[in-house]
Order: sequence, then C-alpha cells, then structure tokens
Amino acid sequence: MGKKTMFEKIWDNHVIYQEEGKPSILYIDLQLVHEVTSPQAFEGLRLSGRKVRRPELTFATMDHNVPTTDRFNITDPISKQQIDTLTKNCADFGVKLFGLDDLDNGVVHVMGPELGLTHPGKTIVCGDSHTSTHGAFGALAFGIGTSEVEHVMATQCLQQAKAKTMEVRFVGKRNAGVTAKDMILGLIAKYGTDFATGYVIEYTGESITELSMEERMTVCNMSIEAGARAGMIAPDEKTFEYLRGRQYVPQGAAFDEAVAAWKELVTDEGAEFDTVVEFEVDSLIPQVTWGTSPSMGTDITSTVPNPADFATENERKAAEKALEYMDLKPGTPISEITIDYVFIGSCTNGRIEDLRAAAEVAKGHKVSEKVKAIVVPGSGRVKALAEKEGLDKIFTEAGFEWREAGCSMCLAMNPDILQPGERCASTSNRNFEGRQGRGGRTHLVSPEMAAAAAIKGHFTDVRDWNFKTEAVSS
Ligand SMILES: CC(C)[C@H](C(=O)O)[C@@H](O)C(=O)O
Ligand code: SF4
Repeated sequence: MGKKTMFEKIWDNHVIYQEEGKPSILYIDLQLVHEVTSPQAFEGLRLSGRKVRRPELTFATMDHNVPTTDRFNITDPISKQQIDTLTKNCADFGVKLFGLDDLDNGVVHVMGPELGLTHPGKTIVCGDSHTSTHGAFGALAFGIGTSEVEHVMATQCLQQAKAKTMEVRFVGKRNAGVTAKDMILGLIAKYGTDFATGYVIEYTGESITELSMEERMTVCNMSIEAGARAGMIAPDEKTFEYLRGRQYVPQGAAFDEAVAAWKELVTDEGAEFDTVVEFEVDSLIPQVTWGTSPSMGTDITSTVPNPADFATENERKAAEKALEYMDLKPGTPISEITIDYVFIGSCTNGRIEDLRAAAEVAKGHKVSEKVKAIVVPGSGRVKALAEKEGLDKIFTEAGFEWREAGCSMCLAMNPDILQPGERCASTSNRNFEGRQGRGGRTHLVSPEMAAAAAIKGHFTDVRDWNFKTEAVSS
C-alpha cells in the first residue's frame, strides 16, 4: 500500500461515494452549530419535512451574539431572535444545546474540544471558518456554508472536492516570550493570506510537537487566515492525555482502543505532500499586525512599513489603504503606537493557558489610564477554572474588566464593539476593516503582548517585561 499523509488517511476513511472526476461524498462525524449560521439550515429542514439525521452527532452552542456583561439581557433584537431561534430549533430537532445557563456554553471552538467532542481522525464541520481549530487534535475540521450545514443535518454527509496537501514545517526552536500566536502570525506575515488556498496544512517540526494542545489550537485556528481549507497536527501523547476522561471521549478499555487507532493516523514516514513550506522559528520574535489583513504584521522591534517598499503595485496599494484606515505613518516604531482598548479572548486565545499567560504579565501592574481592557474567557468552564485559580482577581486588581464567555470583541455582533477611530490590541484572529466595530482599528497580538500593551498604553516587547515587580509607569 502507498504511503499516506494524515489528511489522506482521514479522507479515505470517510469517502462513502466517489464518481470518477467528481467531488467525493464524505461522511461527517461531528457537526457543531451556532446561532449565526444555523437558522436557515433548520428552516430548510422544516420546509422540506426532514429531520436532523444524526442528532447525537450534532451539538449546538451560542457565542457570537452573547453579551459578556449580562448574558441573559440581550437587548439587540436581531441577536435576541438568533438566540431564541437556536433554542427553539434545538428543542424541535432534538439537538443537544449548550445554552446560556450551561457551564459548557462557550465559543464553539473552545467548548467542543473542552467537552472531548473533538477526536483525532474525525471529520468535523461547522458553519464557521475557524473550525480549523479542531485540527489541532489530528481531526479533519473545516468551515462550511449554511446550505451545507443543512445538507449535513439532513444526510450526515457532505460533497467535497479533495484538497491538496501542504506540510508547513516549523524549523528550529522558539525563544522565550515567543508564543504560538507569534508562530502563526509570523508565518502569515511571511507567506501571505492565500499561500495555502486549496490546501490542507499539516504543521510539523519540533516547535510544533513541543506546543501544548491549547497552543496547537491557536496555530490551527488561524490556518484559515492563510487561505487553507484546514490545518492539522499529528495526534500524540499530549493529545491523548488532554482527551482522557473528558465527557464525550470513550472511557476505560474503549479509550485505549481509540488511542491505538488514533496512533495509526499519523503521516507515514516517506509520504509526500503536494507542497512543503518551511518557517524558521529561531529568529522569530513577538509579532504585531499594523494593517487590515492578518498578513500585515511585523516584529515588535520593527517600524510601520513604507508602502513604497513593497514589491508589487497591488501590495503597495493595499498597504497604503491599510495605513490610511489604521491612521499610521510609515517609519513609526511599532512600540510607539498607542492604544485605546485591549481585548483578551476569542477562539484563538481565550483558553485557560492564554488567560494564565496574560495574568502573569498583568500581575502587580495597573492598566494605563488611557486604556480600557477586557478579558473574556472562551467558555463557561474556562471562566470557572480561571476564577478557581484567582486569575479574575489578578485582572480586576490590575484594572481589567472580567467578563462572561462569548465571542465578544472578536467581531462586532454583540455589545462589545470599538467606536470609530478607536485602536485595539486584540488576541483574536482577524483585523479587517470594521471587524471590531465600524471605523475600529485592530492590531493582532498574543495574550502576553496584549496584557503588556494594556499596562503601558502602547505596544511593548514582552520579552523585556518586568514580571511581577513594582508597577511600570507608562
Ligand atoms: C459568524 C461566522 C460565520 C464567522 C466565521 O465563519 O468565521 C465568525 O465566526 C468569524 O470569525 O468571522
Ligand atoms: S471567537 Fe471570533 S473567530 Fe472565533 S468563532 Fe467567535 S467570532 Fe469567529
């Protein structure tokens, strides 16, 4: 038998029908659902008199429209309608919903892995582009459109053209202060937002296997910002230990059997990828984006680029437009950019390790008077654990607001929005125009860099951070 990549193994395990030259029909093991992309799908089922074919493989949460100050008080009529509609749809169609009063509620890509719904080898879909997050477990996980959501609900299958395979090999070791977020931001800054279009990425290399499961999720989360269909990382002992004992994971002997099968999924020695891309980690330092695409990023020690220095006319135009929107001047040191807002959270960086890392930076300091800073746990469980560890106290004592779980300021679909012209250091994954509110300006960073910026009032190199010492003046 030929040697196969992990993607090819999972793909072949799930093709249930194939006509020569046509897209495959894939079996889907898990569909995750949220309030924004599901209403028309459920309505379509209703209109055609269908049921959800496998309700036990379908799980729903509410996250995008949820206010983070008082989650039960939804004043925006559209948000309220989406939340109520999902509640009714789940009840009508027998789908398990982790609703607002549930500890397991949270951002779909945070609560899914946390509950152990995400397993190596599964095909996982959701009407949400950052479904790639789940690839951190060695699953084939990707976002789909609302009509496909309906199709999967009705049939548990999906028509898909097979993607090409790409290995993204991280070479070398991370230095202190360099996070998983910097690895993925650095990769996208170097290769752009479409280098992986049409591909499923497998991330490899020592600095990938060395990452925790949560850090791996941060990397896979942003695969979509590189244009990839999905991103994945080979399952290993860390994956199995993370999953052991979680609610939706097989228990006892069944778990051991599952692990034995999961071990078989890894890319065969000598299997060939369609493309290989390398990225040096040794020289990587903390990253900050300066523009309106995740690829418009640079080192914290660097300056805002000059559009004239870009190679092509298109790049020059894009950079000019971005700098105008961002109100930045070429040559300005990144560390001199002052901010108004800090958002720590999202499915990229709203997990417990992210909050621990940010709290470590914040401890004993005070948020700059010029900055409003919010910390939003990715799920009810992250919130509860953070509070058990006293992280909420560290944040509130430092002047951060401690919020309830949700997508929050990652995107402007709930009350957490930037005002026009406000500038935000954000741990989320997208910095498009208006993403955090009309006229809002977003700089993507790691949780550590966001916390440090909150305190200084401007970007600062977290590698120089004065951990747990006396307050730093701005
Ligand atoms: C609202 C949803 C469809 C969207 C997505 O697909 O990613 C959102 O989660 C985002 O991050 O932009
Ligand atoms: S946290 Fe942001 S990126 Fe993630 S699902 Fe919510 S809106 Fe999308």
